[in-house]
Amino acid sequence: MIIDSITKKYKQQVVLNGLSFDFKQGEIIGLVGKNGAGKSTLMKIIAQTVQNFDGSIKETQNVGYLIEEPKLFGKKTGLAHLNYFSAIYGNKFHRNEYEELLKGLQLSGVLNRKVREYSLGMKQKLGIVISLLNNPSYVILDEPTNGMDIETSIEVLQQLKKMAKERNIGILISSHKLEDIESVCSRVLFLEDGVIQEEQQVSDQNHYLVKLVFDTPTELATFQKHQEFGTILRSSDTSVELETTTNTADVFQFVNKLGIRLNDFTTEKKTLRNVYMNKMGGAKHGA
Ligand SMILES: Nc1ncnc2c1ncn2[C@@H]1O[C@H](COP(=O)(O)OP(=O)(O)OP(=O)(O)O)[C@@H](O)[C@H]1O
Repeated sequence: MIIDSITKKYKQQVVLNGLSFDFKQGEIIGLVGKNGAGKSTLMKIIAQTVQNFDGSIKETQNVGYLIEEPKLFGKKTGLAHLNYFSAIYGNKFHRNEYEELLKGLQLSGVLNRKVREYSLGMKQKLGIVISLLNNPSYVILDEPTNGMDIETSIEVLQQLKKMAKERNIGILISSHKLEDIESVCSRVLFLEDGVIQEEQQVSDQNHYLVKLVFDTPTELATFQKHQEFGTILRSSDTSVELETTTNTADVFQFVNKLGIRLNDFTTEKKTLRNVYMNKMGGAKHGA
Protein backbone atom coordinates (compact mmCIF):
# COMPACT_ATOMS: atom_id res chain seq x y z
CA MET A 1 0.00 0.00 0.00
CA ILE A 2 1.34 3.44 -0.91
CA ILE A 3 0.28 6.38 1.23
CA ASP A 4 1.23 9.45 -0.73
CA SER A 5 1.28 13.07 0.53
CA ILE A 6 -1.79 12.88 2.75
CA THR A 7 -2.98 16.22 4.09
CA LYS A 8 -6.08 16.46 6.24
CA LYS A 9 -7.59 19.58 7.75
CA TYR A 10 -10.43 19.94 10.21
CA LYS A 11 -11.62 23.53 9.63
CA GLN A 12 -8.39 25.53 9.84
CA GLN A 13 -6.46 22.88 11.80
CA VAL A 14 -3.95 20.88 9.75
CA VAL A 15 -4.03 17.40 11.31
CA LEU A 16 -1.95 15.54 8.71
CA ASN A 17 0.59 17.45 6.71
CA GLY A 18 1.78 15.82 3.48
CA LEU A 19 2.41 12.47 5.09
CA SER A 20 3.84 9.59 2.99
CA PHE A 21 4.95 6.01 3.60
CA ASP A 22 4.36 2.59 2.16
CA PHE A 23 3.83 -0.80 3.61
CA LYS A 24 3.70 -4.33 2.37
CA GLN A 25 1.50 -7.33 2.98
CA GLY A 26 3.04 -9.56 5.65
CA GLU A 27 4.67 -6.59 7.40
CA ILE A 28 3.62 -5.19 10.81
CA ILE A 29 4.17 -1.46 11.27
CA GLY A 30 3.76 0.51 14.48
CA LEU A 31 2.42 4.04 14.72
CA VAL A 32 3.29 6.02 17.85
CA GLY A 33 2.93 9.64 18.91
CA LYS A 34 1.41 11.86 21.55
CA ASN A 35 -2.33 12.41 21.98
CA GLY A 36 -3.68 14.40 19.06
CA ALA A 37 -0.70 13.66 16.77
CA GLY A 38 -3.08 12.40 14.07
CA LYS A 39 -2.78 8.61 14.41
CA SER A 40 -6.51 7.83 14.41
CA THR A 41 -7.16 10.31 11.61
CA LEU A 42 -4.52 8.64 9.45
CA MET A 43 -5.95 5.21 10.24
CA LYS A 44 -9.49 6.30 9.42
CA ILE A 45 -8.30 7.68 6.08
CA ILE A 46 -6.57 4.38 5.25
CA ALA A 47 -9.67 2.45 6.36
CA GLN A 48 -11.73 4.79 4.16
CA THR A 49 -14.06 5.86 6.96
CA VAL A 50 -12.90 9.49 6.61
CA GLN A 51 -12.99 11.18 3.22
CA ASN A 52 -12.10 14.70 2.12
CA PHE A 53 -8.36 14.66 2.26
CA ASP A 54 -5.60 15.63 -0.15
CA GLY A 55 -3.11 13.11 -1.46
CA SER A 56 -3.70 9.51 -2.44
CA ILE A 57 -3.62 5.95 -1.20
CA LYS A 58 -2.84 3.27 -3.74
CA GLU A 59 -3.50 -0.46 -3.48
CA THR A 60 -6.08 -0.23 -0.72
CA GLN A 61 -8.07 -3.28 -1.71
CA ASN A 62 -9.66 -5.13 1.18
CA VAL A 63 -8.73 -3.26 4.32
CA GLY A 64 -10.04 -4.56 7.66
CA TYR A 65 -9.96 -2.31 10.67
CA LEU A 66 -10.64 -1.83 14.34
CA ILE A 67 -10.63 1.87 15.14
CA GLU A 68 -11.82 3.07 18.51
CA GLU A 69 -14.16 0.67 20.30
CA PRO A 70 -15.74 -2.05 18.18
CA LYS A 71 -19.39 -1.42 17.39
CA LEU A 72 -21.12 -4.34 19.06
CA PHE A 73 -24.67 -5.27 20.00
CA GLY A 74 -24.97 -6.13 23.70
CA LYS A 75 -27.87 -8.53 23.33
CA LYS A 76 -26.21 -10.63 20.61
CA THR A 77 -23.69 -13.38 21.18
CA GLY A 78 -20.11 -13.27 19.94
CA LEU A 79 -20.96 -15.94 17.37
CA ALA A 80 -23.96 -13.95 16.11
CA HIS A 81 -21.58 -11.03 15.52
CA LEU A 82 -19.21 -13.16 13.48
CA ASN A 83 -22.11 -14.47 11.36
CA TYR A 84 -23.58 -10.97 10.97
CA PHE A 85 -20.36 -9.24 9.91
CA SER A 86 -19.40 -12.09 7.57
CA ALA A 87 -22.77 -11.70 5.86
CA ILE A 88 -22.16 -7.94 5.45
CA TYR A 89 -18.89 -8.77 3.70
CA GLY A 90 -20.73 -11.27 1.50
CA ASN A 91 -19.08 -14.29 3.14
CA LYS A 92 -20.31 -17.17 5.22
CA PHE A 93 -18.57 -17.51 8.56
CA HIS A 94 -16.77 -20.87 8.61
CA ARG A 95 -15.81 -21.39 12.21
CA ASN A 96 -13.17 -24.03 11.43
CA GLU A 97 -11.13 -21.44 9.46
CA TYR A 98 -10.93 -19.26 12.56
CA GLU A 99 -10.80 -21.94 15.27
CA GLU A 100 -7.08 -21.64 15.91
CA LEU A 101 -7.29 -17.87 16.19
CA LEU A 102 -10.38 -18.03 18.42
CA LYS A 103 -8.65 -20.56 20.67
CA GLY A 104 -5.46 -18.49 20.73
CA LEU A 105 -7.49 -15.45 21.77
CA GLN A 106 -9.44 -17.57 24.28
CA LEU A 107 -12.70 -16.65 22.65
CA SER A 108 -13.87 -20.14 21.57
CA GLY A 109 -15.43 -20.86 24.94
CA VAL A 110 -17.39 -17.62 25.17
CA LEU A 111 -18.82 -17.28 21.66
CA ASN A 112 -22.26 -18.35 22.83
CA ARG A 113 -22.36 -15.70 25.55
CA LYS A 114 -24.00 -12.32 25.01
CA VAL A 115 -21.52 -9.56 24.31
CA ARG A 116 -22.85 -7.39 27.16
CA GLU A 117 -21.29 -9.98 29.48
CA TYR A 118 -17.86 -9.53 27.85
CA SER A 119 -15.03 -7.60 29.48
CA LEU A 120 -13.44 -4.70 27.54
CA GLY A 121 -10.53 -6.95 26.56
CA MET A 122 -12.90 -9.66 25.26
CA LYS A 123 -14.77 -7.06 23.20
CA GLN A 124 -11.49 -5.81 21.74
CA LYS A 125 -10.53 -9.38 20.82
CA LEU A 126 -13.90 -9.95 19.15
CA GLY A 127 -13.37 -6.66 17.29
CA ILE A 128 -10.01 -7.92 16.04
CA VAL A 129 -11.59 -11.14 14.73
CA ILE A 130 -14.33 -9.10 13.03
CA SER A 131 -11.65 -6.97 11.32
CA LEU A 132 -10.33 -10.18 9.73
CA LEU A 133 -13.59 -11.61 8.41
CA ASN A 134 -13.26 -10.08 4.97
CA ASN A 135 -9.96 -11.90 4.34
CA PRO A 136 -8.20 -8.55 4.20
CA SER A 137 -4.84 -7.81 2.62
CA TYR A 138 -4.29 -5.08 5.23
CA VAL A 139 -5.60 -4.55 8.75
CA ILE A 140 -5.60 -1.25 10.62
CA LEU A 141 -5.73 -1.58 14.41
CA ASP A 142 -6.02 1.55 16.56
CA GLU A 143 -4.78 0.74 20.08
CA PRO A 144 -5.91 -2.91 19.85
CA THR A 145 -4.54 -3.91 23.26
CA ASN A 146 -6.47 -1.18 25.09
CA GLY A 147 -8.14 -2.60 28.16
CA MET A 148 -6.18 -5.84 28.02
CA ASP A 149 -4.06 -7.20 30.83
CA ILE A 150 -0.41 -7.99 30.11
CA GLU A 151 -0.93 -11.71 29.45
CA THR A 152 -3.85 -11.07 27.08
CA SER A 153 -1.92 -8.37 25.19
CA ILE A 154 0.99 -10.75 24.65
CA GLU A 155 -1.38 -13.46 23.42
CA VAL A 156 -3.16 -11.12 21.02
CA LEU A 157 0.05 -9.66 19.63
CA GLN A 158 1.54 -13.11 19.09
CA GLN A 159 -1.62 -14.21 17.24
CA LEU A 160 -1.41 -11.10 15.05
CA LYS A 161 2.22 -11.80 14.27
CA LYS A 162 1.38 -15.35 13.29
CA MET A 163 -1.50 -14.24 11.10
CA ALA A 164 0.47 -11.53 9.35
CA LYS A 165 2.92 -14.21 8.33
CA GLU A 166 0.55 -17.09 7.56
CA ARG A 167 -2.11 -15.07 5.74
CA ASN A 168 0.25 -12.45 4.32
CA ILE A 169 -1.59 -9.55 5.91
CA GLY A 170 -0.03 -6.09 6.29
CA ILE A 171 -0.89 -4.74 9.75
CA LEU A 172 -0.67 -1.14 10.98
CA ILE A 173 -0.95 -0.87 14.78
CA SER A 174 -1.06 2.27 16.89
CA SER A 175 -0.45 2.19 20.61
CA HIS A 176 0.92 4.18 23.52
CA LYS A 177 2.34 0.92 24.89
CA LEU A 178 5.78 1.04 23.28
CA GLU A 179 6.72 -2.43 24.58
CA ASP A 180 3.71 -3.89 22.73
CA ILE A 181 4.73 -2.15 19.53
CA GLU A 182 8.33 -3.29 19.91
CA SER A 183 7.30 -6.91 20.43
CA VAL A 184 5.50 -7.28 17.06
CA CYS A 185 6.52 -4.53 14.66
CA SER A 186 9.42 -4.62 12.26
CA ARG A 187 9.19 -0.88 11.66
CA VAL A 188 7.84 2.00 13.72
CA LEU A 189 6.71 5.44 12.57
CA PHE A 190 6.89 8.35 15.04
CA LEU A 191 4.10 10.79 14.22
CA GLU A 192 4.23 14.38 15.42
CA ASP A 193 2.14 17.35 14.31
CA GLY A 194 0.81 15.42 11.32
CA VAL A 195 4.17 14.35 9.87
CA ILE A 196 6.41 11.32 10.31
CA GLN A 197 9.31 12.68 12.35
CA GLU A 198 11.24 9.45 12.51
CA GLU A 199 11.18 5.89 11.26
CA GLN A 200 12.83 3.15 13.33
CA GLN A 201 13.61 -0.42 12.35
CA VAL A 202 13.03 -2.92 15.13
CA SER A 203 15.67 -5.62 15.21
CA ASP A 204 15.47 -9.09 16.79
CA GLN A 205 19.07 -8.67 17.87
CA ASN A 206 19.94 -6.70 21.04
CA HIS A 207 21.42 -3.29 20.33
CA TYR A 208 23.22 -1.14 22.90
CA LEU A 209 23.77 2.60 23.14
CA VAL A 210 27.30 3.07 24.45
CA LYS A 211 29.02 6.27 25.57
CA LEU A 212 32.81 6.29 25.95
CA VAL A 213 34.72 9.18 27.47
CA PHE A 214 38.51 9.38 26.99
CA ASP A 215 41.12 11.57 28.70
CA THR A 216 42.33 13.25 25.51
CA PRO A 217 41.14 13.95 21.94
CA THR A 218 44.11 11.88 20.67
CA GLU A 219 42.82 8.80 22.48
CA LEU A 220 39.35 9.39 21.09
CA ALA A 221 40.81 9.72 17.57
CA THR A 222 42.68 6.41 18.01
CA PHE A 223 39.49 4.70 19.08
CA GLN A 224 37.47 6.15 16.21
CA LYS A 225 40.10 5.19 13.68
CA HIS A 226 40.12 1.53 14.70
CA GLN A 227 36.63 0.79 16.00
CA GLU A 228 34.36 -1.39 13.91
CA PHE A 229 31.73 -1.96 16.58
CA GLY A 230 28.94 0.02 15.11
CA THR A 231 27.51 3.34 14.10
CA ILE A 232 28.75 6.53 15.73
CA LEU A 233 25.75 8.60 16.76
CA ARG A 234 27.53 11.63 18.21
CA SER A 235 30.99 12.71 19.27
CA SER A 236 32.64 15.64 21.02
CA ASP A 237 36.29 16.44 21.88
CA THR A 238 36.85 13.47 24.11
CA SER A 239 33.64 11.44 24.03
CA VAL A 240 31.77 9.32 21.54
CA GLU A 241 28.31 7.71 21.53
CA LEU A 242 27.71 4.69 19.38
CA GLU A 243 25.15 2.04 18.67
CA THR A 244 26.48 -1.49 18.70
CA THR A 245 25.51 -5.14 19.02
CA THR A 246 28.86 -5.93 20.67
CA ASN A 247 28.72 -6.66 24.40
CA THR A 248 30.37 -4.41 26.98
CA ALA A 249 33.23 -6.76 27.88
CA ASP A 250 34.40 -6.90 24.25
CA VAL A 251 34.37 -3.11 23.98
CA PHE A 252 36.53 -2.85 27.13
CA GLN A 253 38.95 -5.46 25.84
CA PHE A 254 39.29 -3.64 22.53
CA VAL A 255 40.06 -0.31 24.25
CA ASN A 256 42.70 -2.05 26.39
CA LYS A 257 44.32 -3.61 23.34
CA LEU A 258 44.64 -0.18 21.74
CA GLY A 259 46.57 0.90 24.86
CA ILE A 260 44.26 3.85 25.58
CA ARG A 261 42.52 4.67 28.82
CA LEU A 262 38.81 5.17 29.40
CA ASN A 263 37.75 7.94 31.73
CA ASP A 264 34.08 7.00 31.79
CA PHE A 265 31.77 4.47 30.18
CA THR A 266 27.98 4.05 30.12
CA THR A 267 25.82 1.58 28.27
CA GLU A 268 22.10 0.98 27.98
CA LYS A 269 20.05 -1.44 25.96
CA LYS A 270 18.45 0.24 22.98
CA THR A 271 14.66 0.03 23.36
CA LEU A 272 11.87 1.71 21.48
CA ARG A 273 11.13 3.61 24.69
CA ASN A 274 14.58 5.19 25.04
CA VAL A 275 14.77 5.98 21.30
CA TYR A 276 11.33 7.62 21.55
CA MET A 277 12.37 9.59 24.64
CA ASN A 278 15.52 10.82 22.88
CA LYS A 279 13.85 11.79 19.61
CA MET A 280 10.44 13.00 20.72
CA GLY A 281 11.13 14.54 24.09
CA GLY A 282 9.74 11.60 26.04
CA ALA A 283 7.41 11.89 28.99
CA LYS A 284 5.90 15.23 28.12
CA HIS A 285 4.54 13.63 24.96
CA GLY A 286 2.69 11.03 26.94
CA ALA A 287 3.60 7.85 25.06
N1 LIG B 1 -13.99 14.81 13.61
C1 LIG B 1 -13.12 15.75 13.99
N2 LIG B 1 -13.41 17.07 13.93
C2 LIG B 1 -12.53 18.02 14.29
N3 LIG B 1 -11.29 17.76 14.75
C3 LIG B 1 -10.92 16.47 14.84
C4 LIG B 1 -11.79 15.40 14.48
N4 LIG B 1 -11.15 14.23 14.67
C5 LIG B 1 -9.92 14.54 15.15
N5 LIG B 1 -9.79 15.89 15.25
C6 LIG B 1 -8.57 16.61 15.70
O1 LIG B 1 -7.48 16.12 14.96
C7 LIG B 1 -6.31 16.01 15.79
C8 LIG B 1 -5.76 14.60 15.69
O2 LIG B 1 -6.66 13.70 16.30
P1 LIG B 1 -6.44 12.12 16.26
O3 LIG B 1 -7.61 11.49 16.93
O4 LIG B 1 -6.11 11.70 14.88
O5 LIG B 1 -5.12 11.97 17.17
P2 LIG B 1 -4.44 10.67 17.79
O6 LIG B 1 -3.00 10.74 17.47
O7 LIG B 1 -5.17 9.45 17.36
O8 LIG B 1 -4.64 10.91 19.35
P3 LIG B 1 -4.84 9.85 20.58
O9 LIG B 1 -3.48 9.31 20.89
O10 LIG B 1 -5.36 10.73 21.68
O11 LIG B 1 -5.83 8.82 20.15
C9 LIG B 1 -6.75 16.41 17.20
O12 LIG B 1 -6.37 17.75 17.41
C10 LIG B 1 -8.25 16.28 17.15
O13 LIG B 1 -8.86 17.20 18.03
